[in-house]
Amino acid sequence: MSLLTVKNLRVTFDTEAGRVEAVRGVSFDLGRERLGIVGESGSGKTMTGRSVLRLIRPPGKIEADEMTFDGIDLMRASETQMRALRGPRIAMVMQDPKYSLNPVMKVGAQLTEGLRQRDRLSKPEAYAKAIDALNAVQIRDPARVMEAYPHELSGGMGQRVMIAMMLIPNPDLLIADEPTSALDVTVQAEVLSILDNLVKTRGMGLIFISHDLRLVARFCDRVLVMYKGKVVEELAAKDLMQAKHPYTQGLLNCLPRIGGSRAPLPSLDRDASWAL
Ligand SMILES: Nc1ncnc2c1ncn2[C@@H]1O[C@H](COP(=O)(O)OP(=O)(O)OP(=O)(O)O)[C@@H](O)[C@H]1O
Repeated sequence: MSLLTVKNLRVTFDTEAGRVEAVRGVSFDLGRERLGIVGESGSGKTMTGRSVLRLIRPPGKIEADEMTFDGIDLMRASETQMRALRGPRIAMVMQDPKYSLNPVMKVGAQLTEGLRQRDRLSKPEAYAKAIDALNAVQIRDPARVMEAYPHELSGGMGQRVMIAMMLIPNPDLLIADEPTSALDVTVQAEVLSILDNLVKTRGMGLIFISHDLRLVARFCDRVLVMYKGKVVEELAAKDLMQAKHPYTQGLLNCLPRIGGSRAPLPSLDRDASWAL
């Protein structure tokens, strides 16, 4: 059974300069698998991810023929129901831990807060669970990290703490929006393999939003390629590097090559018909 069904999702912004159609009829189904969303900047990837959580600020407006998560109609759910889903059942990891971690609260206090309040665990129980979560994201010295403030952590460490925090309530779906682009390549690979492992061992669904076609080809099962608010191609991640659609080929041609020439990256060819 599919975990998430999205049919004909549209996100529009009515601005003084006119109507912006950020997402124009996106449909997909997600099981307990890893779905990548790729596309240029502004193609609507982030808006698609945020729509699932109904986290689009006004004047943005979400419409869909259907948006169902585990049998729950997300379009009709009340704000109270949505709040109960966000975090415990559908978690979102953002690019920069700065926006998810509280700068004036020690990591340990942030990790245990929900466990104490929502799950009503005792202090030692919550502490033990938080330590387990830090271990799960391969933080070697969890007791020390619990005592740290977010600014005392490196970028990679901050990302891991954020992922640990998102995973404590055991969500069914994780939406990761460019989760590693602020990190260097080695740390990126480490963070991704942690995510990958968690998806496999916990049977979560993952929506992985990224500019990086190589990463998506490696870490996902299926890929949606977006252009100007539409899905122009949906394919198995293993076929991404040999994609036939000219837009996807254009994105592939823009990938910097290791040891390649320093010639400027080619600009993308665009065909008006892809956006129709
Ligand atoms: N508040 C807003 N008012 C008007 N248009 C907006 C607003 N927020 C986003 N948009 C438009 O929505 C479109 C899609 O944006 P989105 O952030 O989803 O793209 P993206 O593919 O995630 O890009 P990036 O890779 O740069 O994050 C953009 O064209 C943007 O201009």
